[in-house]
Amino acid sequence: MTEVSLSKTPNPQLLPRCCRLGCATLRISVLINNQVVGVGSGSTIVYAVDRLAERVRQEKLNIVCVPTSFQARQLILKHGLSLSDLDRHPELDVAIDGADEVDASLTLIKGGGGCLTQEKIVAGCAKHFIVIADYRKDSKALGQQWKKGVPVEVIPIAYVPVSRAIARRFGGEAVLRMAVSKAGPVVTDNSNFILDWKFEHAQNWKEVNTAIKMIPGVVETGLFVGMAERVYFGMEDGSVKIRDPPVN
Ligand SMILES: O=C(CO)[C@H](O)[C@H](O)COP(=O)(O)O
Repeated sequence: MTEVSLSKTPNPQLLPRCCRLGCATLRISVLINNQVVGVGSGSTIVYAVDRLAERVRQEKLNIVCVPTSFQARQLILKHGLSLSDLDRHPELDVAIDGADEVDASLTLIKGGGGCLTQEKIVAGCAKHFIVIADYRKDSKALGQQWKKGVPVEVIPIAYVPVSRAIARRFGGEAVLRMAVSKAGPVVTDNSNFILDWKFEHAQNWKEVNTAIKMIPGVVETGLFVGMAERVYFGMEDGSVKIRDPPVN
C-alpha cells in the first residue's frame, strides 16, 4: 500500500498559524513515486500539497495529480505539479482529502467547501483513500462536532422538492446554502446547488446515503460511507492520531 504518514511539525514557529487554520500539527509525508494522486479540497489539504510539492522538488519524484475541484486544480498548478484528469487517469493510486467530520467507523461528512461530488468521484477511483483532519473533526457519531448538516448537491430546479423529500423521510431540515459574497445560493463547480441537511438524530448512514441518492434531482451526498481507509488526525498537542476502519 502507498505509505502516508504524518509527523510532528519540526518547526514550532509554524504552530500558531497552523492552529489558527485548524491544522495544528499536520505535516504530511507521502512516500510515493510514479503514482497518480487525487488531490482533495479545503484548507487542510493545502498542507499536504505543500509537502507533496516539496518532496517532488527535492527528490525529483514523478507524480501526476487529479484535482477534486477548481480550488484543487489551482493548488496543483500553483505548485507546478503535473495536472491530469479522470479521462487520462481514471485509476488513481491514492486520493488524499480533508473532512468535516469523521465518526468512529470512518464514516465522513464532507462538502463543507461544496466540492463533495468531485471529491467522491475521485476518491472512488482511487485504490486508497486517505483523510487528513485536525482533532476538531474527530467524533464518536456524526453530528457531535459538525453542526452544519450533511451537504447534498442538487440540480437547481429540484432543490425545493428534494429538500421536502429529505425532511419528510428522514426528519430535520434541508436548507439551501446561500453564498456569502454573492447574492443568491452557492453554485458548485458543477453548476448545481447545495442543501445542508440538518438531521435530528443518528441514522444508518449507508442506508440514508443510498436513499437520498435515489431522490430525483440529487447529484450526490456528502456522506462518505466505507470509503476512507485511514484517517490522520493532527492533535492539539502536536501529535498525530491514526484511525483505521473497525474490523468486523
Ligand atoms: O469536503 C470538503 C470540501 O468540499 C473539505 O475536505 C472539508 O470541508 C474539509 O475542509 P477543511 O480542510 O477546510 O476543514
